Formats: sequence, structure tokens, C-alpha cells
Amino acid sequence: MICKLPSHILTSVVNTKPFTIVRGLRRSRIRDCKMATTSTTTTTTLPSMRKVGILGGTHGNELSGVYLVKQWLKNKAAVTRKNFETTVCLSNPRAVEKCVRYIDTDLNRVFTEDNLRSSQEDSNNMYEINRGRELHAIFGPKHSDAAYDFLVDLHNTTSNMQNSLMIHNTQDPFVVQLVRYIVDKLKHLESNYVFITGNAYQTTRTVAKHGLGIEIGPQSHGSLIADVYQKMETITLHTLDFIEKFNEGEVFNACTIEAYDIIDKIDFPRDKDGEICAMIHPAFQFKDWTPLKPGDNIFVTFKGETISYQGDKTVYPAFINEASYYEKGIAFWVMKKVELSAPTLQMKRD
Ligand SMILES: CC(=O)N[C@@H](CC(=O)O)C(=O)O
Ligand SMILES: [Zn+2]
Repeated sequence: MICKLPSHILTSVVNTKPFTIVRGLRRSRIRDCKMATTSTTTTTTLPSMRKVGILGGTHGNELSGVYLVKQWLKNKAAVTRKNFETTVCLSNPRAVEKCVRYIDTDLNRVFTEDNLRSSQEDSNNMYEINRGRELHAIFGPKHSDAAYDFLVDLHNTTSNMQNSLMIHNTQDPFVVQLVRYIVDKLKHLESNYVFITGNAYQTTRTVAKHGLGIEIGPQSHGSLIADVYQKMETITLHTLDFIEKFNEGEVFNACTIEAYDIIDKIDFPRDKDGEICAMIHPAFQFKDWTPLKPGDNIFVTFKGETISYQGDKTVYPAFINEASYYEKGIAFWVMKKVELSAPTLQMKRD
């Protein structure tokens, strides 16, 4: 057979930082956590959040974030809160202008130590490397006291990811409490997911002390879908409200939330020249977050042969057929369910 599945299929495990998984807790604990009046765990205190950034257009063709940021740049009042300073920023203006993901390289991958070491403009470098350094100068430096306290970065996907919240540091009680707050606010929508991207790639939001990615789809790149835009607006405003409540001294009780952690990224079957030789199976298309069982169809070749999932247990797929991942060799992500926990959280008073 010419058409082969990538040899690593379901054997490699992407390394993510260790995280707290609380096993054996029932889902009801998630709902209970806000209601609890006493907490047996110790309280984590963090300094107030003074500087908050809202980024859109990190990928220039993901238009919900682009247009939200453009609106907020005209109307700062919507994102202004009493207890912190908000900066709204179009992260990749040249890519936005051309309505492409990036000009030279993916901005959401450039925030590595190597790239950030120099803050000097270097005309030999790719546009996004220089832009990354500019953003790092504004919102960073990474891991320093001077860095912004919080960055939220707005993304769209062509996959049916619904309202997805992306965490890179599961050890960050502020972000775990924040996503619990957002999921609670959105529970009437019943299509909210929290997932862990890990540290495999260094995104724009990793520049700040705390960061959240919002990923909403399906929305084709270069177009706007009104309800996707509105959901992104709502989630961003809930994020600001949470930060405001935290700064006002509200106590957020210890909690546990359901999340998804990455096991693997699966490429399309390819021929010996690296050319794709199958498509996402119609029965799998738009099935993000739906349990994927061994034997379920995932690909169909151009000749019409089906290829089924060879794993040995039920998993949860994400980013199925994301358009911008073809060049990265990713047909979908494979996830497992985990539970994240955070201790009681309160602002540290000076
Ligand atoms: C579709 C897409 O661009 N997703 C984002 C996810 C993230 O922000 O971590 C990316 O790969 O950069
Ligand atoms: Zn994106």
C-alpha cells in the first residue's frame, strides 16, 4: 500500500510539564467548588494584576480576534476596569493587513529563549522574529517582574472546537481558577472545553506572568461568523471581570475542573514524496471532543479506502482538519481527559 499512516501514530507521547491531576473526583465537585463556604486546603495568595493585555491577530487571518481588537481600540471603555490597566494590541499587523496567518513564520511559535535573547531589530531576520521581540519588549520580558501580569490571546480555528480555553501552565492557580470561572459563566452553552497545550511551543501569551488562549471555531480563516465573534467577546469580558473580582479581594475556593491533555498529534497519511494521500473521513469531520474509539474511521484515501483509528483506548480528538496545520503535518490532536485542581485563591494584600 502506498498510503501509510505516520509510523509514530499513537506511540509517542508529547512531553508536557507535570501537572496536578486529582483523580477519582466526581464532576459535581466542579460545580460545587464555587459554592463551598469553607476550604480545607491552604490559600494561595498572588499579587494583584496591574497590567493586562488583550491580543488579537497573532494569526492575521483569524478574524474574530482581529475585529474584536479593532473594535476595542476604538472603544477602550468596553475593556477598561477600575483596578487594572488594559492594553489592546493587534499582534501581527502586517499579517492582518494581508489577511494571512503570518508573513515569514508563525508568530505563535517565536517566543523561545533563543529568539528573544536579542531585543535588537535585525533586518536579516524574519518579520515575526522582530515583531516577537517588539511584543516581548512591550509585554515582557518573560519571567521578569516587569512583565505584564496577564495576557489573553484570541484565536479561531476551522475545526469544530466550540469554546475552547487553552492553558499552558497547569501549575498556575490563577489561570485554573479563571477557566473554572469562565466555564461556570458559560455553562448554559454546554460546549466549553479546557485543554492543555503544554510548553512544546512558545506562544505569544507565554510572555506574561499568566496567560490564557481562547480558541473558537469553526470559522474559516479570513471570514467572520457572528456567533463565534460574540462568544469570543463574551469570554474575553468574563476574563476581565474575573481579574477585576480577584483585584477586589474576592476569594475563589479550591476547585477541580475537567480538562483535556495532549497525548499526540497525528499527521495525514502521506506517500513517499510526503504528499497527503488521504482526507479526514466524513464521519470524523467536525467531531472534535467526541470520543474516538479504536476502529472508528478517521481517514479516507483519494481512492475511497477508509483508514480506522488503531489506538487501544477511547480518546478525545481536537483540531480535526485545522487548515493551518496541514503545513505543520497535523491532521488532528489526540487528547485524554484529566482533572486539574487549584487551591483557594486570593489576592495578596500589601
Ligand atoms: C489553529 C491555531 O492556530 N491554533 C493555535 C493554538 C494555540 O494558540 O496554542 C496555534 O497553533 O498557534
Ligand atoms: Zn491562531
